[in-house]
Amino acid sequence: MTVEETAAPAGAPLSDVNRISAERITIRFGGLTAVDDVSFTVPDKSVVSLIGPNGAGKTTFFNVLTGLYRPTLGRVFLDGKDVTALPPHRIAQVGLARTFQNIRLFNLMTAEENVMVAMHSHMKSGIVGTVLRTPRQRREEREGKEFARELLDYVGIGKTRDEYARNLSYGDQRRLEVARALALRPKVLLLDEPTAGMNPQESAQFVQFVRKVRTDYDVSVLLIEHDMSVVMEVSERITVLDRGTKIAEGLPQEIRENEQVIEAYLGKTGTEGYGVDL
Ligand SMILES: Nc1ncnc2c1ncn2[C@@H]1O[C@H](COP(=O)(O)OP(=O)(O)OP(=O)(O)O)[C@@H](O)[C@H]1O
Repeated sequence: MTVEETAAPAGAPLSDVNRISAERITIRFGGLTAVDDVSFTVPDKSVVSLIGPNGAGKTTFFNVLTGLYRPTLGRVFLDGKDVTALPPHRIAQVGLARTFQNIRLFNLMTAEENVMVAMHSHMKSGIVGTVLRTPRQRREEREGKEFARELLDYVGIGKTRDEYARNLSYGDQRRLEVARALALRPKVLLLDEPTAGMNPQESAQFVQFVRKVRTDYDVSVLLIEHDMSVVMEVSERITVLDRGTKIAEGLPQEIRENEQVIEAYLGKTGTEGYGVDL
């Protein structure tokens, strides 16, 4: 199966089926409204991005989707199931896996062990099976190891599977994070600033990689990303937050030309040239 066969052509309508549906989310921290009445969807097999200037509320919104924060108002559905009140590990089990802005790996475990740890929440044999080493548990472990190796090969770091995570290069650690997220067999993959620290060539490769992952592992991808060239290239839909509110949503070309979006970026100081990159 090639990417071209399954990726939606530019401008093609996205699926009506939503993997994530966040309805009228508001989050207040004391007197500050960090996210104000934002609704948002991630359609099946789509690549969508959430962007906005510093302090717009992106991370806060991400934290609601992943269960780290409970919204003051509103609800989050994952595959139609209300997950608003679930803790992060339960939401991960339902089908939402993420990577982190600051890489979070188990540094003193090997690459392979990092992936296998992620799988354990999905294994069925439970504590009794683990202690007694039942046939079912042994089979699950063997299959888990095979899948971990497949994923490490897939993200291109199969040769480093026995290295400690902390000894991997920065780029390989980012790949390992993706492998670990895929180990959960997610329906939605959330990538938080995945190209941070990459050079332009690596970022361009990353765009191809995201498309391939979407197709090969049948996931929807949600990105928070500061690199506008990546956002414009990879996204099928972009949602823009500014000071907690949704100010625009649409195709990359629409977002690029949206006056309110341009104003939100250009109107800020210290936003490292977002405006000119739009
Ligand atoms: N736990 C918290 N307690 C209080 N205020 C918070 C908390 N988390 C975020 N905020 C505030 O909410 C607002 C939105 O912050 P958030 O980090 O979500 O923005 P962002 O769009 O992710 O910004 P950046 O691009 O800089 O990461 C900011 O004013 C921030 O200071």
